[in-house]
Amino acid sequence: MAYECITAETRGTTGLIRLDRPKAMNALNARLISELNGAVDGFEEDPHVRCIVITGSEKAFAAGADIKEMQGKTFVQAYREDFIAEWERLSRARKPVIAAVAGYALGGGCELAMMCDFIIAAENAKFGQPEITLGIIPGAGGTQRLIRAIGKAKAMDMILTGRVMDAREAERSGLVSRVVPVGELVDTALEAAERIGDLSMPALMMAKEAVNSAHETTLSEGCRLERRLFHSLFATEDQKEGMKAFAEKRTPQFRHR
Ligand SMILES: CC(C)(O)CC(=O)SCCNC(=O)CCNC(=O)[C@H](O)C(C)(C)COP(=O)(O)OP(=O)(O)OC[C@H]1O[C@@H](n2cnc3c(N)ncnc32)[C@H](O)[C@@H]1OP(=O)(O)O
Repeated sequence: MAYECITAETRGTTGLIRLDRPKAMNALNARLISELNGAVDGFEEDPHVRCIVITGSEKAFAAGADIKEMQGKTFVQAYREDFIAEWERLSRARKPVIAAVAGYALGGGCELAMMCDFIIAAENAKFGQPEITLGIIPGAGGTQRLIRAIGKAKAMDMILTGRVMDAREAERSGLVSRVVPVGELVDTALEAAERIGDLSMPALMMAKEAVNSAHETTLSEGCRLERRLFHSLFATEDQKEGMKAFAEKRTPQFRHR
């Protein structure tokens, strides 16, 4: 497929998606979101891909929704087309997804990064939900995911003031898992993805399902789901191989079944 606003390629067992609208700081227009969703669909269906990495440029992961594209929308248009609903595709990915963020991740850019399973940030990364400065509020999950990631005090501070958080503050706050030099960002994310790719796909998918359920359910229901998923992994060849390999002091050869 020919893309205009992203590039997508396979590196080993990783599907690498790069947001690519350099003149507009990777602002997220309808075309980019549709291409991103198509690439995610393709990697989800590809049995050779076991992890997805999403990145942008050194200047910007994404500076949010394309303000010029959305500025003329009326309420009725936004409501009838359920504007932004299609952005949520990424949050339904069943394979692991890593966001590799350098530069600006603002508004929808920050929201997109938070839909990923974890965020690796470059030292120059800047996160923020500046929608309030435009007379709107976050619309792609920012009010819900930011509070879960960094707690109410900081989430309110960022959403009500529109201030930007640098990479170190984001790491201290729990928004990002690690911070690396800009030049090492993509390789670090690809290394993490390849490491994930060597592991058992059913176990990875169930781990993701169990962790994500923590945000959707009670502690006892979440623990029950976790236990059932844990039990079901004893039906996989990979569990037998993983434990046999441990006992035989060798590296397991998972077959993802
Ligand atoms: C998804 C929702 C519902 O939650 C809503 C949103 O996401 S709303 C959008 C939230 N994002 C923002 O408000 C950030 C807007 N951008 C900026 O504040 C700045 O551009 C910057 C801080 C990211 C970078 O500043 P600077 O280095 O000074 O570069 P600029 O000259 O401002 O930008 C270069 C070029 O990119 C265009 N641009 C940047 N961001 C957007 C955007 N979000 N939408 C459309 N276009 C954007 C900017 O207009 C410049 O282009 P030209 O005007 O020079 O052609």
